[in-house]
Amino acid sequence: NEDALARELANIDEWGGIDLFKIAEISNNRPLTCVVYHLCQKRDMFNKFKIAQDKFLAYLMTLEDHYRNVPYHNSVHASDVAQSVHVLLSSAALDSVFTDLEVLAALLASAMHDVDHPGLNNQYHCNNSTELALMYNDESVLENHHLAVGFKLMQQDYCGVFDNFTQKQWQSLRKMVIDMVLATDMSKHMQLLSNLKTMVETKKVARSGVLMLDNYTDRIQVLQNMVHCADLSNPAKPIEMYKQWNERVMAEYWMQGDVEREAGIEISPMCDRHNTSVEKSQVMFIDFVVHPLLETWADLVNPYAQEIMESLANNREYYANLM
Ligand SMILES: CC(=O)CCCOc1nc(Oc2ccc3c(c2)CO[B-]3(O)O)c(Cl)cc1C#N
Ligand SMILES: [Mg+2]
Ligand SMILES: [Zn+2]
Repeated sequence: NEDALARELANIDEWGGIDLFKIAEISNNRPLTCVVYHLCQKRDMFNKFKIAQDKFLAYLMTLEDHYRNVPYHNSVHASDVAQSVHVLLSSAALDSVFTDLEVLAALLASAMHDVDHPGLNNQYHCNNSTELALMYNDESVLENHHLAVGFKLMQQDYCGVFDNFTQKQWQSLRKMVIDMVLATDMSKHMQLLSNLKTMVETKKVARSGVLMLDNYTDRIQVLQNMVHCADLSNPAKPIEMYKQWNERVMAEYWMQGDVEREAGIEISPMCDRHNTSVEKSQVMFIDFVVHPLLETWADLVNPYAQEIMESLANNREYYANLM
């Protein structure tokens, strides 16, 4: 099924161009390894950074093994975020804006951004002072954990992916990955969005039409928002895929609600299977969170995200009509 896989990966450069669920099936549940390895090959990362391909493959497989079999936050979601970041990075407005190291950092951040997600959100961990909440003092609990696991796995010598990196390269890559994954914490959403809006208002565009980002703060803010957009991009994908993502996330939220109900504690928003309107939740999530974010991103890379906005509008109508 190598060529079946190759066929499925053919449209990897297009938004919604590949079906990650099908790739999961034909890859024996290794969508993350397949997608990220293929993207790094396509972007010639192994040559650019003298990365041992066998070690990179071993790292990706170990990373994928540490994603749990929860309905939504499994490795299919991570592979979807990686592919979405790949497409957003390829926007003409960002042509040769980012260095190879920044691109590698964005792909790596996407790959590890939810690793070992327990299917219980930050609110649950903080409300119950779980081991993780105690470990991270209620601050971006899951996101700190995803990073710790993602980097810990690299220490194993057979996963020594960045052995050929200079200390400077390694420290830069590590800092960018940390900054991007921590920015996927929804409690940072409003801050991230307001930074992005400010960037749009003050954006400097070269004559060629590409964005000019001349300091780390601006560069990392665009990368953080890119990964965040990819993380929240389900409602802007082809409707059949969006519906599947929605079923999965609701299954995961309702499992959390069941745990909370059993424990006699307050059921988190959208987690009560006996009292959630799936359609209403999605319309509100789109109107209050996803649309404002993607619309601002579209302004930043204007006019190169119109298709994403159209897809989002159509999908919003689909659920609004079912309310
Ligand atoms: C069908 C969908 O669109 C599902 C996207 C996730 O659905 C939500 N996600 C929300 O917040 C997070 C967004 C990203 C992530 C997490 C939580 C934890 O890990 B993650 O990085 O994947 C909130 Cl607040 C609401 C919804 C809704 N509906
Ligand atoms: Mg997350
Ligand atoms: Zn995620």
